[in-house]
Amino acid sequence: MRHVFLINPHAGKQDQTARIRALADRLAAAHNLDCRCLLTDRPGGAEVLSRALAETGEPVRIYACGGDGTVHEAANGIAGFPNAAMTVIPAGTGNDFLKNFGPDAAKFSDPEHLWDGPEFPLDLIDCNGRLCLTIACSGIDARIADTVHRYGNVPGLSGRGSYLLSVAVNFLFKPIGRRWRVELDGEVLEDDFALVSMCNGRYYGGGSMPVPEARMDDGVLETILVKNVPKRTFARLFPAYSAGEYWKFPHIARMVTSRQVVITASPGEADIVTCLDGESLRSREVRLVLAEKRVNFFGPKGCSPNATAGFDRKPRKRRYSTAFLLL
Ligand SMILES: Nc1ncnc2c1ncn2[C@@H]1O[C@H](COP(=O)(O)OP(=O)(O)OP(=O)(O)O)[C@@H](O)[C@H]1O
Repeated sequence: MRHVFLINPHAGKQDQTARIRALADRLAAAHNLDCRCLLTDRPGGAEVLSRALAETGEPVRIYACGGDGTVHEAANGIAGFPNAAMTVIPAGTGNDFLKNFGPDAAKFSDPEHLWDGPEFPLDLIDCNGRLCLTIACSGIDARIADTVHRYGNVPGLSGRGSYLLSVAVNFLFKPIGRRWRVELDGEVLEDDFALVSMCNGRYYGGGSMPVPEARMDDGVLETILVKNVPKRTFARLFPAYSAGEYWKFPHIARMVTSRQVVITASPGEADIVTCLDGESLRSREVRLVLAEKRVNFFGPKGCSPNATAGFDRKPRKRRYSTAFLLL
């Protein structure tokens, strides 16, 4: 078994390559393991490297060392390969994916807890052929995340500064709603939407948790649809949305468990911006389906990706509330 540490030197606030190399060396020496470190050399590099490792057919354990973007790339690289499994050593800015593991998230920082940890499959979201581990969101939240990334390269602008600038550009100076056709299995909706987020995991955007009952291995994807509302209303309701209290505003938000969701931009409408684990995608049509148990994951003994999952507040097969339909 090979243990490969894929390090993104551009993740997080400072390069953690030296720290991770030291962890890998210590692990190899302590347990006589075949450990090696590979550095990503460009965006998308973790996907290329992890796929190449999986394609050898040899058993391999991959440690994605970075943030959610690096985890996303590694998952896309090894998905569907039975000989490959992945885990995460957090070295990014947000590392929202690991929040799904609750208090055990802290153990992922030390590979001593990981190298012989149990392996289990996770579901993924297939979005136009790209795979997403946690949340695939389209709409205002995705546009803000997309511009945060772009302003992140502006010299002299801090992380907080780029976030505030992005909110200003997308929220204050542009309409939040977009005219979309949304197909939920057979049901078709044509409306102005603020956002449509499909959840496999529970966290994004630095800790927002739109659907607490989303579990990463239950073969069910929860999708929350939020209609366009006046900006003041959106700002007032956003804290409840982020806390998973979508059920508090049934006249605006609806949660469904459709197996397939297709979002199509209406004629004249801009391309849809979709954010997959923090990585952006632009398209006229977004097709979201379950990729069941597609990636092998390993973690500390006893850990669960559903550690912080909440109970079902609403029946899973719930259709539109009457209030929503009347809007
Ligand atoms: N060698 C490289 N040069 C430039 N960019 C890279 C390189 N390797 C990876 N990347 C890109 O760095 C980006 C950021 O990585 P990542 O998301 O892992 O860290 P982060 O943004 O700090 O953390 P988080 O997403 O958890 O907030 C990814 O989009 C990835 O494609």
